[in-house]
Amino acid sequence: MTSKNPKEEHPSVTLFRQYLRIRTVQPKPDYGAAVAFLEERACQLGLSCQKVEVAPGYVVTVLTWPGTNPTLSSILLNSHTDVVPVFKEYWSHDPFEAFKDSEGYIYARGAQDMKCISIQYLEAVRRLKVEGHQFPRTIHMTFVPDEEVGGHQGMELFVQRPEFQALRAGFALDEGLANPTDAFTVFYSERSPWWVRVTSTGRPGHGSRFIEDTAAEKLHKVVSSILAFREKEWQRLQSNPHLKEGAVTSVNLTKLEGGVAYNVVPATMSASFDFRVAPDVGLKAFEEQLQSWCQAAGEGVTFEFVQKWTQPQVTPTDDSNPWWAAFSRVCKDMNLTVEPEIHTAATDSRYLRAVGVPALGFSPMNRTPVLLHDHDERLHEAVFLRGVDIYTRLLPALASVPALPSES
Ligand SMILES: CSCC[C@H](NC=O)C(=O)O
Ligand SMILES: [Zn+2]
Ligand SMILES: [Zn+2]
Repeated sequence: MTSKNPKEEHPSVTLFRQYLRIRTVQPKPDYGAAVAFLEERACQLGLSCQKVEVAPGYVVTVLTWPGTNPTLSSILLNSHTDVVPVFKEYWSHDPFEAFKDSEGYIYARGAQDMKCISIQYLEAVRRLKVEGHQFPRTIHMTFVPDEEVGGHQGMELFVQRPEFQALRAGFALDEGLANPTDAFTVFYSERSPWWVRVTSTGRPGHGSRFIEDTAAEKLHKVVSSILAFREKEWQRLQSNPHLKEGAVTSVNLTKLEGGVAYNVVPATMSASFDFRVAPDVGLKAFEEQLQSWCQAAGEGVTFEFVQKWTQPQVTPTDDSNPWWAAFSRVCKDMNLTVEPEIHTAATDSRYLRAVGVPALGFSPMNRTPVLLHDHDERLHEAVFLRGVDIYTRLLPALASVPALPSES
């Protein structure tokens, strides 16, 4: 897959760099430019292009390669078009220039998360079409907005639309994470994001006095309980080499608010937490635990959810799942080592799994440090091109999975 002339850039890499230059950066992504780019790709590839506006200004773009057997469910290749903000001053190169250094590393926001995958899907489909292949199952590529801020104006709405139903998705691929070793990580589930704001109210007064029942003391108790729980989960992870990070529940204290002046004891203070609840945790009991930490801190301590996912799903990773069987067979044939894990963060896969579409999170980037959301996010062009090769093998296998019992 390398160019004949080593000085000449592979056209797939050139396309990737063009896409990286589109500023779809939160909080004001240029979605119009991304959609126009994708429409142009559809035109070049001879694919139909459907635009579904799920909310004003939020378009899901669907490129479709029809299969030969329309009675079968389809393969959905998902990627999000938005990227997270940058701290430009910490970058070695402009994050929207897609600079490639002399070694072949491409620096850009979205290089790993996840513009690489959008282009890999497109380039794998292009190659297979050029070679004259056709497969029984239809392949849809969905390009969705809003993932980086929760997908509420993206995939969450899209899965409820008749246009999504009409795709008849049987299986989906979505994003994963890079892996610094020789192996590839594949995600079969993810933790549930629970963003919790604890508010404590108490007696106010002069900062020079021993006031009883203050908001701060009670908030401190809740913070201590939650951070003790954090420590317990951390120890559980540390002490068991078989446990991966996604298998335990994490929590971070991410905001503290309250107070007006040094000498005024405030009547209200709040603490905000980012919990990521492991998929095997009983959610009702976990919420009761939160309730009891607040109650134990005293009167006037309450909590509210800013984000609360309650439908964790697991995509089976054994041969009872024909999609997994096809996926893992290709990896085996290509001599790729795969490490199945639970995603630590939240992706759009959760919306797909929740409506019954099995999904795997897979970003084919091995020997690559995990740099998503980080400064100097980058990807080596050879790893990128190898990813195109991998999808070029995966797609025929997935789109040729024989009719499932439910489809005959
Ligand atoms: C909980 S909605 C936010 C989704 C976000 N996803 C990617 O980073 C995350 O923080 O995991
Ligand atoms: Zn992402
Ligand atoms: Zn991200």
